[in-house]
Amino acid sequence: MILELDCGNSLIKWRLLSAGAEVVDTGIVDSDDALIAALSQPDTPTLAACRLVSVRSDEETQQLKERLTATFAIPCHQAVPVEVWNGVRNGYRDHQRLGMDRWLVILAAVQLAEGKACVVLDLGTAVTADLVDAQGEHQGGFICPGIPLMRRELQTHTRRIRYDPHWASGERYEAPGRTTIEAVERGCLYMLKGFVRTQYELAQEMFAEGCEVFLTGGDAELVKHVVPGARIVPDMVFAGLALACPLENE
Ligand SMILES: Nc1ncnc2c1ncn2[C@@H]1O[C@H](COP(=O)(O)OP(=O)(O)OP(=O)(O)O)[C@@H](O)[C@H]1O
Ligand SMILES: CC(C)(CO)[C@@H](O)C(=O)NCCC(=O)O
Ligand SMILES: [K+]
Repeated sequence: MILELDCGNSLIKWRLLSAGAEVVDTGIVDSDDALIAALSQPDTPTLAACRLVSVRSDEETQQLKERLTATFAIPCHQAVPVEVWNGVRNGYRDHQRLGMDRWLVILAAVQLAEGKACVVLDLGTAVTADLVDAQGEHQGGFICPGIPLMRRELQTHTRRIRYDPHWASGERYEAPGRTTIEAVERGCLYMLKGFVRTQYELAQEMFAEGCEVFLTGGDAELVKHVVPGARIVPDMVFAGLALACPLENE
């Protein structure tokens, strides 16, 4: 089995792949301890290798890799920044500064776009947009807060916006809110939709010959109607990880 990890700022997403690259198990954990525990269950198949992407600090990532190697006796391959991969060029002035999760969704998007320009939006805790032309030149991108961060900022910096976000998860209607929870949740959703619409408009301006729009991340479903023809691709980070980090026994 190959263990795949997407180490985000708040959570670690993991998957187990069979030799035939079939996903046999997945999970989401909030700490290294919880990850080790989840993978130490009696029914967990034997691990052969790990590949991972991390946007955490080098120290934190190194620590996790060492722990996995020590616990399961497996090599850990980490996706590292490169300036060019298979004709796709990182557009950052310093390519090492581009978040690795962004780079991986860019690689996955270019592959799916099959020669067309593309914009890929990853809607999670933070939201990122990246634009790539038909020649595979990454034009750069944008970062803004996602719904969880917008909600938290409002709660942190006001005195009278107080509610348990737990109760907000079902609140996705678009009529003007008549309670605080409705007003905030619907307002944040409009922010997200507005961002996505603006990215689409920008991509149309930049890529007159047409472009593909890809949506991924936990909140992709919420904005899919904003862009006609947008393709929701779950697990784009993992798709890119497989491209950037092929393993011998695959
Ligand atoms: N089952 C789920 N678990 C967690 N979040 C979910 C789920 N379904 C939808 N979401 C939404 O997805 C968003 C988080 O998306 P995602 O998991 O892509 O985050 P991320 O940015 O990768 O996280 P990290 O901060 O760990 O990098 C949240 O806004 C949450 O509302
Ligand atoms: C923007 C996030 C937090 C999204 O996960 C991540 O890609 C990151 O930490 N990026 C580094 C900064 C940058 O991409 O410019
Ligand atoms: K992410």
